[in-house]
Amino acid sequence: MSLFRYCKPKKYASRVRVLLLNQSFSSFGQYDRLVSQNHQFSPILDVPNRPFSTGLINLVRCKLHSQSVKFTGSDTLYVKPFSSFSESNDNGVCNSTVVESECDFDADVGKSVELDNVDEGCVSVSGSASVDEGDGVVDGSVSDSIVVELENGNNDVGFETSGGYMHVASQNPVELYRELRDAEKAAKQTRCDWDTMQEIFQYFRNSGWASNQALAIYIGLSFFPTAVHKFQNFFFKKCPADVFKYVVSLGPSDDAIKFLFPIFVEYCLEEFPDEIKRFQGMIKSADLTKPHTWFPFARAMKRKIIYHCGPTNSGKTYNALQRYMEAKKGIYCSPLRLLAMEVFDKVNAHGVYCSLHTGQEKKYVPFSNHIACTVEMVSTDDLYDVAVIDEIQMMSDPCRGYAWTRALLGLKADEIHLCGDPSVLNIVRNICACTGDELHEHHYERFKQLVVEAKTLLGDLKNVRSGDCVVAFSRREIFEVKMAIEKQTNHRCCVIYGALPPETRRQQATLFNDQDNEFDVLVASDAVGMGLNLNIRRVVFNTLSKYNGDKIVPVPASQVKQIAGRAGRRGSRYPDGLTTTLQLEDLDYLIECLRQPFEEVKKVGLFPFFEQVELFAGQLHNITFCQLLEKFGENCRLDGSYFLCRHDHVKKVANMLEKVQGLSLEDRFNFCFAPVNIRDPKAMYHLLRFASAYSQKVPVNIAMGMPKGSARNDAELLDLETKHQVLSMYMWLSHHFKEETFPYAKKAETMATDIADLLGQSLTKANWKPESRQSAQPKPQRTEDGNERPRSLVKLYEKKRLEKSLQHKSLEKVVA
Ligand SMILES: Nc1ncnc2c1ncn2[C@@H]1O[C@H](COP(=O)(O)OP(=O)(O)OP(=O)(O)O)[C@@H](O)[C@H]1O
Repeated sequence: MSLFRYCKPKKYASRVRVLLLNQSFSSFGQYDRLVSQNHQFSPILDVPNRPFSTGLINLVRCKLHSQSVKFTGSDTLYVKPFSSFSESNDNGVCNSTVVESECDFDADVGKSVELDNVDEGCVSVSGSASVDEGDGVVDGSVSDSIVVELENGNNDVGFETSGGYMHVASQNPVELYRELRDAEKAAKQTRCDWDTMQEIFQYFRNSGWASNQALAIYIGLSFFPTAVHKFQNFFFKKCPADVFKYVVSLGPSDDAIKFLFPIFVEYCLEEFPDEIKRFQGMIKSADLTKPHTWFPFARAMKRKIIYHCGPTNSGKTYNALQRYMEAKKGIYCSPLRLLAMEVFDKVNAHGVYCSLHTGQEKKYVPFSNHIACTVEMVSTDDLYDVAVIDEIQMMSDPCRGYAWTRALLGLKADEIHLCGDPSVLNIVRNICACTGDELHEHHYERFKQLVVEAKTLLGDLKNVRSGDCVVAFSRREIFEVKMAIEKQTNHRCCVIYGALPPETRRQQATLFNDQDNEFDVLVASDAVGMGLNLNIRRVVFNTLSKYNGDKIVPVPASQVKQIAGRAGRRGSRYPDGLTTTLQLEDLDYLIECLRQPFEEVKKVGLFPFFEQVELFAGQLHNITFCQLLEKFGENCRLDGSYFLCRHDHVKKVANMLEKVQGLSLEDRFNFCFAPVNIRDPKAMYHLLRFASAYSQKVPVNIAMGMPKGSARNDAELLDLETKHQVLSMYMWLSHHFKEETFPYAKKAETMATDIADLLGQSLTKANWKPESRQSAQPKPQRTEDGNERPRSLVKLYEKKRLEKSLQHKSLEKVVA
């Protein structure tokens, strides 16, 4: 059975006769464009622009090219998959036998196609082929040979012959290649032609189309320029005068590349079999397509997926947790350690025995059938009745998204409850269609609408009220705001930001929620957006821009919504939520963000398992782990709904650990995923020390003194933060390596708890100027009240609005 796709418009074709010789095309469906708009026939069919594929490319070559849009008489159109290349033999080795049959095409190889100029505008088929006139698909069952004729009576179409070299265009590239290969030496060329040819090869080397298509014969991107260079040398050494002239006549153009490409393919198949074999192996081992097939046991189950879809504070998690607690055996997958701890406490308090499993701790509660874990720690081996995956929209997180994807695809649970906003609803629908799971959607609205206070704080922190949460996006800003509020008002501030241990964040949240103390204002970073039960009356954005590691950018709308949504909580002291900004000028942006619908996510994250990386590593030798990850990133194949999660952080650690000898690949992989702040040199130093001791096979020491008391200044506070992170890292490593290699995990846990306490104590009395861990960070602007805040968004936002309104006006004019 062969499928011939002949794309419209047929009116340009005069007649195409396809002779198929008892063979099948391996990927004929790739024929995308037989007749281009500009040229009646493109010399070689364009293969559709697809992301990486290693399916064979089929080519149709004919004598026509851009300058000669007419054809006359009968000519031959070659339809062929890359001649001598068939996908692979049983051993996965590519077969590069050159064909020997009369017309140079045999069963797996080529087809000879004839073009005739006839004047009738119809399609006729002989043999057993059938024709679908609608989309030009000709489907033929092939026994010995079939002749398919496509005719069109457009008499404008002709074929121009010029000079003595035009016959080259229609020559079979396999023959042409052999001719070149067997030639003694090249014909003499003029300087001018020579220069043009150099330019053509330069164009070839830089052609994205060619390098992309070369992947189909397993010529990798990194090897492609070398291959072209060698091909150029070969071509210059062997090329006969007519071929040279013909290529020169095409100039540095796509037509020239498309003419040369099949010859290049033949050359590569013969010259670089080892390179091709190596790259083919590499590609196969970096295949991340069809991730749902990685979990056959989950696929064997009939799972019921319930998507609790809605904004924050709408009761999604509450309902999912009700089912979880009713189940005989359940797992709750949390985005944060903190939230896993909250659920662990809550569920146990309800009398349902529940254990806790995070990267840093395993708390087993006797007789428990329930588990609360962080999403990275989820087991896809155990069987559950009910699973809850919280904040499912984090599947699209650029760094951690893979953990949610893995949990959704791999969890072996009869019922899986997903809680999140609607941004990934469509992609979950698609995934369920792939996995065969039954999807139920439950849509939610906020219990009470969030109200925007138009008055704002008018730029004055004196207008802060009890129950306010002032949101700032850097540690420095948080402490400055806290200082300013405590100086200018009678309020005392609790503080929450990402670098604080979960225990300290919880302690600060409790202090804030408790009415019987003076701590009635919270100053927090975006870390407040998830996980904590807080009694917030009003969320005030100190600013709506943040430093993204590179520059200051507006806070994304989805994040603004998530944070603002923390105001007002059912059953709390403030059931009605308010939100506003410090500066009047930021208000429009806030309103705009809250108005925006959730943006639909098109791709979700994936990351290979260690076994996949190991398989890939088997294809490469003498490269560092960091290079290995880079290569994997370059060569992995993904389906359209997935992206490879960013792993810059992992690569940075991998680079640092390069000097540590004696670590296995698996050890490196594990060390690289340890939770470490890569911008904190002290924390990085400790990780290096742990890895070195581990590699020497000695028990790894904590080797870090306990601080004497709470912090007296910001440097001491930073030191406490770092110490806690290092201990947390030690605990993480103790759970990811053999117990005896990190024998002081208990001690680390005790120390970490003590430091979290000290941090809590330090924060309640902190009234010092913050220091920066990073000197490279740009200095924010200083405002009149002495409180530093990043550049306001207003100018940027106003400019955008102005541009929009101008565009709108000019549109109105056009319409008028
Ligand atoms: N049916 C209910 N009865 C009592 N309290 C409820 C009910 N539904 C929700 N709540 C309470 O309302 C608050 C918000 O609910 P929940 O945390 O489930 O919302 P959510 O939509 O998951 O929001 P977020 O994404 O912010 O977690 C919680 O304190 C929860 O205990």
